[in-house]
Amino acid sequence: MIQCDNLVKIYKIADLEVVALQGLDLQVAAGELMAIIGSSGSGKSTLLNMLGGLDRPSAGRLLVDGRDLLTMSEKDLIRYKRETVGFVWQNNARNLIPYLTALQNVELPMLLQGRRRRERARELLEAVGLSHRVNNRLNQLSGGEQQRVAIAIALANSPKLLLADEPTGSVDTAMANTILDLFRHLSRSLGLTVVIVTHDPQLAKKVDRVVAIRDGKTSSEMLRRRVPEEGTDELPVEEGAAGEEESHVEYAILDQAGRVQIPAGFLETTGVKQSGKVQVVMENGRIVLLPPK
Ligand SMILES: Nc1ncnc2c1ncn2[C@@H]1O[C@H](COP(=O)(O)OP(=O)(O)OP(=O)(O)O)[C@@H](O)[C@H]1O
Repeated sequence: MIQCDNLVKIYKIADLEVVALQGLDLQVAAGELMAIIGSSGSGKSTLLNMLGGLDRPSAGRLLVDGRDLLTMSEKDLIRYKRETVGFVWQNNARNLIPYLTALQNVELPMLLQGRRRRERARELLEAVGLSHRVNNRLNQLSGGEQQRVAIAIALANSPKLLLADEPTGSVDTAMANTILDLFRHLSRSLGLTVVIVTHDPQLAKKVDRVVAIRDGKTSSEMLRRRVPEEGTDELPVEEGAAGEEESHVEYAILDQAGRVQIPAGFLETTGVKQSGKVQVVMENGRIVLLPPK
């Protein structure tokens, strides 16, 4: 669904250049539910903006659903944003109208596009588990329920790709779990590809794959050890920090030039950081890194 090769984004402000993405590689399969984590300024939102067609990459390759976002015409880009992607932001609920009902809030964007779709709005609210709340005004709904209304709106154009930037940033843990379960359900039932940007490593561990970004490049990847059984939306591991810790295996990313980013903590403890070099040797079929002699 998503293929990023050597993606670069440079922002220019007056004479200053900020390299927000420095040759990022990422592949996401159709129907995958994955999270992107990274510290502040690592390039997460920049990547999401590129994927959503809100901004153009400076160089590299970016294909989404077979379409090239670097070379696409303005007209096609508008159509791409309208038809292929849906967005959920942290404070999406702020864009909703408090004195309208949940149903009216979902209907409104469709009406603005010249479509009158009450039944579709009902279906969407049902899909996000809010059929019992359709006629409640927005200000009668909890923060998490409001966020679910926002997710229903994001699904109105039947997108293939749902992009969520800190979607659980302003709700409590229980509601964050509910929203994540909803994403999982939507990805399984509709075959929707979901990319979630988050600061929260605990939240990230609840998805099948977590990609970490450091300095505008993918640095490591965590994969769930076991996939949930077919037909269930249940997680294979018990809730709780220890179980979640064991549920993922971490991989460093090997880029096309053969470079690997070694986790910062490893470098500190082995004392190789000061020397600035390592010896790379093969030992019994393993690649071993050693401090210089
Ligand atoms: N429109 C812009 N103009 C100039 N620089 C920008 C712009 N957007 C982002 N940047 C810079 O690009 C880098 C990456 O920013 P980005 O917002 O993608 O990081 P992030 O990982 O999403 O951070 P956060 O978690 O704080 O949202 C930062 O150095 C940021 O200052």
